[in-house]
Amino acid sequence: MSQSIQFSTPSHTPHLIHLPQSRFLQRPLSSFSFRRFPLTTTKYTSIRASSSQSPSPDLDSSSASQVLLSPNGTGAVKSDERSVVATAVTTDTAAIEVDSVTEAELKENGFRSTRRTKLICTIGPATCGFEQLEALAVGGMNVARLNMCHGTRDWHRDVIRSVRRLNEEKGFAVAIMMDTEGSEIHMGDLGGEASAKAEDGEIWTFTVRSFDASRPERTISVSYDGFAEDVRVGDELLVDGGMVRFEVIEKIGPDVKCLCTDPGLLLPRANLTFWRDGSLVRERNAMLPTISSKDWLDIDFGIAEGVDFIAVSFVKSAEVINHLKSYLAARSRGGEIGVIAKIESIDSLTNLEEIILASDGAMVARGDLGAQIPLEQVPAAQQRIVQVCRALNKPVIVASQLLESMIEYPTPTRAEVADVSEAVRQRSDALMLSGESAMGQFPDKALSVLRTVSLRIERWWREEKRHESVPLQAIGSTFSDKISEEICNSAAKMANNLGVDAVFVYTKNGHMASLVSRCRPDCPIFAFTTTTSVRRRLNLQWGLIPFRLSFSEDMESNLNRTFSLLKARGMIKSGDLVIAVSDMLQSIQVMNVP
Ligand SMILES: Nc1ncnc2c1ncn2[C@@H]1O[C@H](COP(=O)(O)OP(=O)(O)OP(=O)(O)O)[C@@H](O)[C@H]1O
Ligand SMILES: CC(=O)C(=O)O
Ligand SMILES: [K+]
Ligand SMILES: [Mg+2]
Repeated sequence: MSQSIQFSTPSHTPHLIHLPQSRFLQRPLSSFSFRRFPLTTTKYTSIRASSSQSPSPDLDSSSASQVLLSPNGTGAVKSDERSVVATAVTTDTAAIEVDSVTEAELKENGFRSTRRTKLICTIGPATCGFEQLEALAVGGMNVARLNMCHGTRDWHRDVIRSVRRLNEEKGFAVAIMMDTEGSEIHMGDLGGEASAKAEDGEIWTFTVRSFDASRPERTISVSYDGFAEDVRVGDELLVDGGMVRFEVIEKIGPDVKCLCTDPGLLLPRANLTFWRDGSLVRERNAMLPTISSKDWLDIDFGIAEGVDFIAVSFVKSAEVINHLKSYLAARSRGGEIGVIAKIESIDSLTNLEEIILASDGAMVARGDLGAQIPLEQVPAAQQRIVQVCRALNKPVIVASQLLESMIEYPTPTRAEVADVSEAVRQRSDALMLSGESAMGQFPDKALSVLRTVSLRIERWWREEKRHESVPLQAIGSTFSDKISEEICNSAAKMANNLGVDAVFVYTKNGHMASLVSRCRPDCPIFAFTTTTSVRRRLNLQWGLIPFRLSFSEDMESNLNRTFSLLKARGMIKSGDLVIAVSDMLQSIQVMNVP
């Protein structure tokens, strides 16, 4: 049984249906109509693959006939076109690539219960080894974050290459996100020490001098040359947004003497803010570039190493995002690196909509945000950022201190579980671990808490049948985009109303998949895309299970091939109800897997 809705002319000239989108869309609005195919009609008979269709340039037919099986037989598949060992599992000539963990999950639990919320792990000394990275990937890491505040480029290169190797050898699609240092004020690296304890009543020296040899006792270097000039006696100095507090008591040339008023642990390169009369001193920020000269070198490094996302710290306006995006467009092979705006300053909240509109996604960077606005305002800011991202169809990450206590303890606090639940309930695309995975004692356990809490809250949501009721604002600017958006909104609504098992979306650049994800349907979204880089980028978005698959303009053959490949791998079965959409054909098809 299959039914479909297609956008076509009322006269339904068959060849029009498979015209390339651009030509198809030159027709005036009035000439389009919804067309419902009768139940008995074989809907595909009117659709033929155009003889001029050409496969995507990255499709390599020799590799396309190969599917790798993982050592444990659960079918991890290769994600690199150059991989060698291969075992054909079907007689079909096309490969399908999906990671072994997703595959095992689909087989064991059925696709209704797959996790929708994506998980990001900051990689640090606790997790930089190949086996540690593999454990995170097996535990559900979708994106690995590298914070350029720490470590050398060689260190980061090793991690990036390990993740790439993991993807190639084990079939994962873990994306890499490079996070810029930015030029906000932070402390130096403590001369190699892991931390330093500041006690109540102690006098510490903060200085713009740097040290050649070891760090003098109770002395901290500060990254910002104007520091000693800008602070005033009586200012409050906050380390990491208030984890440790000092009061400025004396200025002597480049040195600033401070009295510790809230004791605590000073961590290398911790962020510093200073407050005067109860308000954050912001004037200095205007003088600092969002992307420093060191950041530009890191960005060049990221381009050379092929990172998937660059997260920009302390964004103040859309201008810097546009600037970086045009730089990337000129340097990297056209739009292959997504730019994520980190919302962690007062300016970024002021200019929120324009920043998010310019970016490919946003991060609620609650660590620094909580040092710039009163803590009690952070939850409202989080909710607003998540909503704006959803409205503008940009993936959103909730970050920092989700499971902070798990840096030291093997179980989270109840309050932390509630915080994670709230971010999942808000339906943010991704949750991020920071110190928990970078330098904590229980990185795998922390990831497992994110995974189980996400799954539980998502299931609760479905059991309550709390379909999205908030209408999504229209965002498409071109007619083509508007049609895609309507198709995806309708497909998601139908998926919920009919209780289908999955939405299939065939997408070359990922846009159509993101439009389906935006609707947060109750079922998982199988996103088929032709390139490994798009597949990795889709791994950041809510509900998407990204597969790499070579496909054509001919939806009938795409569907048939997908069904046989997935059935052969035990990932779907006859009778499963599926809705399919694609960015090649303006249609919604509903069918049972034959
Ligand atoms: N590459 C690394 N090498 C060493 N330590 C790291 C590394 N990455 C993170 N860490 C440690 O983990 C802690 C938390 O890391 P994270 O990158 O999340 O910091 P953050 O302050 O939340 O981020 P940001 O600096 O972007 O505001 C850091 O303070 C640092 O001690
Ligand atoms: C992640 C980050 O940069 C922050 O929370 O400040
Ligand atoms: K950073
Ligand atoms: Mg930050």
